[in-house]
Amino acid sequence: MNQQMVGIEIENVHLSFGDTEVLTGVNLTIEPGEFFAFLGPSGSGKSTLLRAIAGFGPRPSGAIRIGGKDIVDLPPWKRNVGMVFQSYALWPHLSVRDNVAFGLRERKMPRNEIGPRVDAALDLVGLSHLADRMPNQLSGGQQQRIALARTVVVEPQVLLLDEPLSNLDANLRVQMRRELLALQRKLGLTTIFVTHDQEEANTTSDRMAVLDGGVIQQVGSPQVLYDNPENLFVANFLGTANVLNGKVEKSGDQMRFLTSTGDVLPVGDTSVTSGSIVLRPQNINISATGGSDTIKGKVLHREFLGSQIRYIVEAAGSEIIVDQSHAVGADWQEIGGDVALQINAQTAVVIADPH
Ligand SMILES: Nc1ncnc2c1ncn2[C@@H]1O[C@H](COP(=O)(O)OP(=O)(O)OP(=O)(O)O)[C@@H](O)[C@H]1O
Repeated sequence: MNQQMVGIEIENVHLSFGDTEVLTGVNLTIEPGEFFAFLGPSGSGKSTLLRAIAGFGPRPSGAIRIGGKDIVDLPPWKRNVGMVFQSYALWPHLSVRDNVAFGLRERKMPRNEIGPRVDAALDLVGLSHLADRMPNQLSGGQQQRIALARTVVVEPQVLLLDEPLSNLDANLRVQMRRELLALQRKLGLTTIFVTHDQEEANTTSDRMAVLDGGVIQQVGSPQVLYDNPENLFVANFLGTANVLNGKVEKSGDQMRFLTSTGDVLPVGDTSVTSGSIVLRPQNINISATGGSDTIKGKVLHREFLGSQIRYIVEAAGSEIIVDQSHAVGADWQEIGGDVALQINAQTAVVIADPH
């Protein structure tokens, strides 16, 4: 496939089911060829936004442009998008080959062109040898690959994936997400992937949007969102976060965070004066002896997780989670022991109180 790659622009999109507004002013630009994830908890509006792009569900207000063209008033089949559903939605009475050919026949493609196109799509997902099977003779992973082949065979400009891997077991999900990404790269298809699974979004997407309550909370690469969350929802949704309240003070040319319990933590340059400090467990160092820029605590629990040891430490009026990487011969802190926690100022994120 060598179509021109297209971008997607979503501008001030509102969408309601009856009196309930589910999307409340979504603005988003997805670059041509990007693998983009919508990540958020159940009910956050991910599927509703994806379906609005596909042309399913109530008509949204605002604009949705694909390749610069507003498609809000076009029916789904004229939008040049292909969608893969969680349920695969294969036709049970049609063979694999006929399932993949279905969309081409609907488009009245000449018979002699359909065969080679179907063969190429099956080849792309590595399932040419199963062309004559029926869907119920396939494993879940194979059905999902056929659903993909059936979608890309019509050469859409945009691929929309609604939790496509969630019916697969854990090992297969990991394998399939790699295959999905490889296929997307090969075809250069602008792709949106809806998932509530953070790891799935992190491992596949170039960038992602974290949604909550029908509102995009933050957009960026997985790493930027994890390291620099802009609000507490994103901080807490993307992995474990220790959150302490307090205010920022300047001491000489150093910034410091004074917690409400009077503990002092170093922070990098920030314009925030009062709010929360977010500390990721692996960015805190634990030791038996104090030193500069440390706070004192007591070990409440210790869990051996294999590659890491997780401590729950009572400190700064809170229970702070600390992860230390584990190597053979590494020192362990004892449960009940007094410890010092050290924070690298550059890894601490300060978030202003919401207005
Ligand atoms: N057809 C509908 N009629 C009424 N309300 C709906 C309909 N579809 C979705 N909603 C509501 O819209 C909100 C967003 O739902 P949506 O399915 O987009 O969330 P989601 O983030 O995709 O969640 P999930 O991961 O559970 O699929 C929810 O509060 C849901 O109850």
